[in-house]
Amino acid sequence: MSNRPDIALARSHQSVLHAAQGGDPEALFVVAFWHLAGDVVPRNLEKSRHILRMAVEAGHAGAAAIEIALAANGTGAAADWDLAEKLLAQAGEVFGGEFQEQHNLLASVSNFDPKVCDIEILSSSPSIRLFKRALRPQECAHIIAASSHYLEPAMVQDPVSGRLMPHPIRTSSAAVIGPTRATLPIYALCHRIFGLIDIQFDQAESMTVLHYKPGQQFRGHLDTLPHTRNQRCATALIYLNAQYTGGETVFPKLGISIKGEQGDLLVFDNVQIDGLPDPMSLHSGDPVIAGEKWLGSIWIRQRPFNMWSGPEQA
Ligand SMILES: O=C(O)CCC(=O)C(=O)O
Ligand SMILES: [Fe+2]
Repeated sequence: MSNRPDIALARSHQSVLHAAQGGDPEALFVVAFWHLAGDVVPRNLEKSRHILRMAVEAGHAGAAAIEIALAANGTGAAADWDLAEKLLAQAGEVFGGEFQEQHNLLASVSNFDPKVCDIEILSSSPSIRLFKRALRPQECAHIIAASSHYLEPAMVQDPVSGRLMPHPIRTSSAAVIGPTRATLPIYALCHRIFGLIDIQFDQAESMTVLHYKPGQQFRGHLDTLPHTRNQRCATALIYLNAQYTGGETVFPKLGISIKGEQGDLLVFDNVQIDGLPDPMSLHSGDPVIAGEKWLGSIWIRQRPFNMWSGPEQA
């Protein structure tokens, strides 16, 4: 055995590839992920889908969850909602459990009339609108349950390097529900939200679920980025629960403070008519005093982008 870590790593990659060729479900899953991430092997989204299929057929439930998400968001093949639903139904039959629950939930998520949603206009410039009860309680509960095991300390983007780093401005935990993590009910809810606010699916960054414990907060900030070719022109916030005190979303320059009820959707503009950041959109998530606050947050770009190459390339 060599002591060199690069050689040891290459050998372990070889052994995973070998196991995948032998049909091992976990190895197939890992190799499919390499093709998605594009680090160990060059990125090949089509190939990833193909290997994921083999992993699912070999009995890998995690591969089934990712395959469903990729079918719905159009990774490695054109987005195909009917296929995603069919794959979810199949996974429910084979693996049961969460897939079965998601399949049942999806039926009720699809059965929602957006016209029942009252809209309160809180400000016209910048536009701030509150869509009352845009999501039902069980839909909010699903988003919390599906994201809670991905929670990590929330990061902010360093304005100079562009890298993500922890910062006292933002002390909550956050779970990014990226293209391999979204469940079909979550995507169906995103489609509902984007229909209500009239944007395209691929203008939106991945939903981030924020979790604030007592004392945690998101201090005053703008959601716009300092250097970008595709600005965050608007933000959508979904209040996933209401059993907490404090934690209001506050726009100090407008004298507006919002304590959303469960399922309420707040949508506001971050840019002026000329597309430049609107300083009046400054806002904070005030410290939670008691209980825990759960919030879904979606930053919306000016133009559609490819989720694998990122908004800056659009
Ligand atoms: O927690 C809040 O109410 C605000 C969250 C927020 O500003 C954001 O996600 O950009
Ligand atoms: Fe914000």
